[in-house]
Amino acid sequence: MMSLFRSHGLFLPFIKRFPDIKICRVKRRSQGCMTTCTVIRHRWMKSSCWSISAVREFSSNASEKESLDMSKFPVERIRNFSIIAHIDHGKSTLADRFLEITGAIAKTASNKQVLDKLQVERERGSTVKAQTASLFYQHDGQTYLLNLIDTPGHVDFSYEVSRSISACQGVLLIVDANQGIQAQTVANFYLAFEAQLTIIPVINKIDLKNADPERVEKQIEKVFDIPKDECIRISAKLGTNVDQVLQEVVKRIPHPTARVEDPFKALVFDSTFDHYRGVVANIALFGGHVSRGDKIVSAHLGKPYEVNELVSVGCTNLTFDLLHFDILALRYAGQVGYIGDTLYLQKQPVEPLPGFKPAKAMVFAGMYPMDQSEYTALRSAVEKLTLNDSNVTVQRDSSLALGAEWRLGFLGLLHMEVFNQHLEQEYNASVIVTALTVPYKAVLASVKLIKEHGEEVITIINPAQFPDKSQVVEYLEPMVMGTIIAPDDFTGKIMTLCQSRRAIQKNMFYIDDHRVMMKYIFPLNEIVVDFYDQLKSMSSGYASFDYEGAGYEAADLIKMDFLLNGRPVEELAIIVHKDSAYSAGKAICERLKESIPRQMFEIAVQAAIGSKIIARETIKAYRKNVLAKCYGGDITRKMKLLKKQAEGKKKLRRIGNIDVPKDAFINVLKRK
Ligand SMILES: Nc1nc2c(ncn2[C@@H]2O[C@H](COP(=O)(O)OP(=O)(O)OP(=O)(O)O)[C@@H](O)[C@H]2O)c(=O)[nH]1
Repeated sequence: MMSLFRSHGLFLPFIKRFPDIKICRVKRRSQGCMTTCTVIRHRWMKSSCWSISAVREFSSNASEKESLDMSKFPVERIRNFSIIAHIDHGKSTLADRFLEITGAIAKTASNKQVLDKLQVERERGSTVKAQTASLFYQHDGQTYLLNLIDTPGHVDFSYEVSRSISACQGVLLIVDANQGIQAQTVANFYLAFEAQLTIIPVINKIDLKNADPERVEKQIEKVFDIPKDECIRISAKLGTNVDQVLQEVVKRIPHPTARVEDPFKALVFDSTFDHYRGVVANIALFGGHVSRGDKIVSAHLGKPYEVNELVSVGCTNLTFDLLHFDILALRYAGQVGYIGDTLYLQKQPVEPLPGFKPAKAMVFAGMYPMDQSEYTALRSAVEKLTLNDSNVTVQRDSSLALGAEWRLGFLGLLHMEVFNQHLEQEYNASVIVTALTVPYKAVLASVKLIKEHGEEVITIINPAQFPDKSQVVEYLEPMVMGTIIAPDDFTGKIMTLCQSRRAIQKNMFYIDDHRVMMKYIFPLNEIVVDFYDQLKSMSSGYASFDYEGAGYEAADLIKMDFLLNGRPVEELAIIVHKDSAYSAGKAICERLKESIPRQMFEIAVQAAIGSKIIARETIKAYRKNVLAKCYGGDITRKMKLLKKQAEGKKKLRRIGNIDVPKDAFINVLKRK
């Protein structure tokens, strides 16, 4: 492998960010022929390389193994579509069947949610990141190119859905034949409807004993105004009628209108970080084509870059993962490949595409290493992970008590948990996550503070920066419009739950004879941690919930501190509504008492507002002697027990001389 530094304009922003990368050119064997591509090597990349150029890859079925020149593929025979649905209604399973039918993967019993490739996805059994695949499909004697995007179903990832559909002309709206329309079905339908896409309703799981496709068709007609004869009944699991879905995709979804003769115009709609390939941005072409050596411009930065290499990679059956549209490598927030950015040829400027509204973080939490000596490793892990997940916002922060940390913004609690899981599993990083907060606002009264901040209204994402009441005109809290769908047996219980969360009902109607859809305005803080869990458990799993931002409203907020033996614990500080302060303080003290292991001395757990203590619990002294039951002299057994105890300690955060389990900071916020 020949390696040489090249200070190419395209790479400069990235090189600045990661000074220890090298750019090299390598020869790469692909489908038996050697192609040269430019790669970046980084000292943390163990093997292989990543192409950093406009790379064209697409899958091929058995009959079309050779690379194709996409600029010659007739646009009339291309279909771009997303699969959208409520969580677990069968999107990924349907994608498996599509991959099999088109020969992209061999048909085997082990094909289960093949597009869910991330470890967290496989462990949780749900999609957290939209995935793309390109398939060749024979219809009426002609080959069609079907570009599909499998999207996540959970509300925290709905931003992935809206970005994905911006690259499509149609969607398959999957609805479970047993569960019927659920809250995310409604939310996803409106995303596609507002984008004016063709919507094909697909009723899945008709093989289930309790399937009632007729009822679901009626719901679809009533709620979405789609005639029921447009619905396709399938079983993605058994493959029933799946081919019919592909035929309808070809017939009903219009082809893209992009023309090869037009100036090159592309929207960066997603990006991923791959340990071997590096950063890959997915672009949707809105016109023209791009070639090696072309000078392209990122509308976001207004800077020209050269497309270094254009590589056509003939694909084997197993490499369907990157096979979608044209793929242009390199992305770092604010750099080329910035999601929502438009790329065009320098010699043919075009109007930038509208792009995307930035994802709005719903919850913020501080994150810092268990041990400050691990800070550099954690920084590198966080940087790589945010390349894969542009929905996470990152701000550096530091505090006297915690040292260097980050304030990370997430789209919800699940999003945050998934991010942490990635950190622990892929980067072996052990972190403490502080109590989370929603983005509150304060209208400042103090002229001094306004000058300091340069604005009158500030957003507070860290309780430590909560301004005192004497310095503000008012505090504002974020609100959301929540949609709940549930069988009417549970209406009363759900209403009581919503009232206890300071919610105001806006609407309620029947979507069929037994199911109600309710709309409530909630303070975001009331639903973000544990509302969904409570709703699910009180409705025996039948209720579903989705929400979207609904602006800000004035609120009486206060900052509450928690003290262990008189010492404030910064990780635990929260901002709460005045009306719930006492009950929240009491409940959190009780939960802290349960989650902090008893130690050799007594611990006072207190909740305080300013200098006033509003709740207190006491953890009695205790010493756990792990060797107590270990009679005799079996030294190996003793060593094992002591090692286990030491490992357990790694999960503890030492505050003063008190050990607190590292997950306590989030868990104590969950109401029972
Ligand atoms: N009986 C039956 N089960 C199905 C069918 N399709 C999917 N499933 C099952 O439903 C569960 C969820 O399927 P997925 O394909 O992961 O659903 P999804 O919509 O991609 O889920 P998320 O990515 O989490 O939103 C899995 O256990 C599937 O095996 C079907 O046609 N019949």
